[in-house]
Amino acid sequence: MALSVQEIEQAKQSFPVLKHDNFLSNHLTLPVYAALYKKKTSNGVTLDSCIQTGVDTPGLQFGMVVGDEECYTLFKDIFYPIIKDYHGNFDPATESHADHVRESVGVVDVKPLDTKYVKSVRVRAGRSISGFPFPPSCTRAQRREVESIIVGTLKNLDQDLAGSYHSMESMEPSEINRLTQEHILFSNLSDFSFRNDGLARDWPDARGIMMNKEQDFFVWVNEGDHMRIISMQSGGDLKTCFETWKQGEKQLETAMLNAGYKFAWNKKLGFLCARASNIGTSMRCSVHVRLPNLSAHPQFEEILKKLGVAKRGNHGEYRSSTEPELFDISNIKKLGISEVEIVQQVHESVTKLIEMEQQLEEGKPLQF
Ligand SMILES: Nc1ncnc2c1ncn2[C@@H]1O[C@H](COP(=O)(O)OP(=O)(O)OP(=O)(O)O)[C@@H](O)[C@H]1O
Repeated sequence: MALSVQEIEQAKQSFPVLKHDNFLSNHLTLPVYAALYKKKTSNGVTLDSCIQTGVDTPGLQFGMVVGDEECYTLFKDIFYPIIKDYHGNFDPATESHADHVRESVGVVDVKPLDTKYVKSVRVRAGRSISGFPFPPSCTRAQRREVESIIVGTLKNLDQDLAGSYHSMESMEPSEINRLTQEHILFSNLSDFSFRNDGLARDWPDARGIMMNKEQDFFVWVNEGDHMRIISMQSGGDLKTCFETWKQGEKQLETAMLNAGYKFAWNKKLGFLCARASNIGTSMRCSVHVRLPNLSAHPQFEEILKKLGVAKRGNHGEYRSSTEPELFDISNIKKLGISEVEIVQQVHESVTKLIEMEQQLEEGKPLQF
């Protein structure tokens, strides 16, 4: 229904000053804001609570978080164009993630990557428990309830995947530091006071990690999402890494269903998480790879863009790199693509990056 001039004028009084360059600033117009700013999800989440981080924080790509699963439909006039911008032109207005994907996840058929260049591989995906607000919007009681539900389901993992759960409060600072340095544990989000996204509230209450004995399968609880399911190993065997992830995810989904809960998912957007970059498969498949020559080449950024992959430093998104020649290369697109396609795309991209690194090592001109 079209809004009256008076309603638009009223909304103008609350319209934010969009001073930072991000997807929110590109897409939030006064008419869109006016149509949405008075709405609330059944958990009480408002548009303003989702966008405040992009209004206040410089340097964000999206400029929005997601308070709960209903936000994706109630505020779709702002989320859909942003999702389209990020996920390789997948248009949620006309397409469905489920049409592209996920019947028993499938099998990846890739050879191990060359360990002269590749140090380690990792596959992770976020999962939310349907019905509970996501970490940017949950109450303390909800956060604690989510932790307790997840800890209950972890007991159902098979022997090689099962491990002990460590709440952040039960861990010594030195242990936290060691596990973070070893890429096993998440960073302390309260260190990043610039974020304004609500994720670090009450830190470290009701956050923790489950680690199996082999230290190749982990579940993060209440960091960026209710759960992050992670498989990680040294070397270049992406196939085994993915298989481990797949088994763990399946077992946890079954345990969740048996306990009377389900993962937040819909046909159109797949798995729903607290960031719109992280929906669909919600999978980030990353390879730590050494590229000393290629990374110094003026076309490095262009090559990554063409391959559809992103680079991070060796300590992830928010921490500075300690090995400047070691990169975390991962898929950008997570929606409208299957888990298997993601692993294959990252494998293919890293293989090409290694070939280019070798060309430069041998003093040949770069071909891509
Ligand atoms: N292939 C890999 N090998 C070893 N460690 C990895 C690999 N990929 C990522 N990591 C580590 O995982 C940790 C978490 O990374 P980071 O926070 O960047 O990403 P994430 O967990 O995928 O979540 P998000 O995308 O929401 O930031 C970091 O310590 C990072 O270095």
